[in-house]
Amino acid sequence: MVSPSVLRTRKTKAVGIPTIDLSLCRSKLVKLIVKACEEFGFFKVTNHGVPMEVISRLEEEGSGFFAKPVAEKEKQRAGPISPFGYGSKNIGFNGDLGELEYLILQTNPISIAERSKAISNDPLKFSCAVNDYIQSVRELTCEILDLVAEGLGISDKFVLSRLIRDVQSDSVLRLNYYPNSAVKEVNEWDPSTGKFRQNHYSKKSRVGFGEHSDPQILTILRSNDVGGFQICLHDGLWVPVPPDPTEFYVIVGDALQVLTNGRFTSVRHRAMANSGRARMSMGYFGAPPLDAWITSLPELVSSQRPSLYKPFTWNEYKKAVYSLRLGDTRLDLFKLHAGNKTAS
Ligand SMILES: C=C1C[C@]23C[C@@]1(O)CC[C@H]2[C@@]12CC[C@H](O)[C@@](C)(C(=O)O1)[C@H]2[C@@H]3C(=O)O
Ligand SMILES: O=C(O)CCC(=O)C(=O)O
Ligand SMILES: [Fe+2]
Repeated sequence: MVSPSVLRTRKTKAVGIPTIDLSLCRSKLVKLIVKACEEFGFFKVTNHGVPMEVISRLEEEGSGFFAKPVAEKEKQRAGPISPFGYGSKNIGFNGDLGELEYLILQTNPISIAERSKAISNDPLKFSCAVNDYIQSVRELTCEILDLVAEGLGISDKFVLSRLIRDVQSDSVLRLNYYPNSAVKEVNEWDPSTGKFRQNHYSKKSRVGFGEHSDPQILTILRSNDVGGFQICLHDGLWVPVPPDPTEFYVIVGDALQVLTNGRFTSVRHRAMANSGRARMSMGYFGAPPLDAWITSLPELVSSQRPSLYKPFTWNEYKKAVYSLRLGDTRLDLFKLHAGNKTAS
């Protein structure tokens, strides 16, 4: 029997991922960012302003946590009704599985202080590393969202970043750990060359984190130097994204797709776990407060381009997200066109 985490056939394709240098002049930046969000829903940023020291401290704390005995980590288990805390293999509440361990944290400092007591032997060090990272990456998220608003000609330039800066923001920090998948290497004699040849057996395409789009506004993703992350192009082909531990990848989420009335599309992506080395990623998922309304920005709605989605609160959307499977296209529930299902 094939395990649900083993992928069968789909092909991958090499494509240049847009890379945007945030030190460029603003007029160039806004155009490049809008273009990347429209064409890919995804791009890499350089000169992002997040100090390497801040990234390294979180990486060290994350590695320390995942290196703990399972019994220790299990004390932080997520669920059954809350997604926060430690998880292994089970993703969400509806039967999705992946070859990973993870830690999901709320981003408010009170919750982090509370969690850190149980997560680390040095809670202050852990919470400082997490808070500093969140603060820095939140700034980056807000800067990108301000550039997006400007590039789209939105009159209120801070309308997007305000949702993330709100003290009630429902943003999340997630650390993912994909253990080294055991690949058997066998040296076999090759009579045609008269040399030993290294053969790799059981090298299956193991899915670490299955195909999905992120529900939030914007995700800022960083990983160690181990590959595995892939994005899906509109033609359905998967593009492997080279790892770059010093830079960040930016992912358009479902909420930004709605806010831009479909001008940006939330990119589908996944993480494979077949590189033969352990991979760790950290994702900051920028989200609005639970009671915030998610609806197309008025400047992006016209008689030629009517609103594609019915308005909903972030809380309503989250409920839909958690009632569905990882790979489901949840925004379909909120489409406004005749003939389409709408959420009750
Ligand atoms: C199966 C699920 C896990 C997830 C919630 C969901 O029902 C569908 C979306 C998943 C996702 C993807 C992005 C983030 O990693 C995440 C925290 C989120 O907000 O949506 C996860 C959810 C999760 O793992 O709890
Ligand atoms: O680990 C990764 O690189 C991606 C994980 C991801 O897509 C997520 O946590 O939503
Ligand atoms: Fe994701």
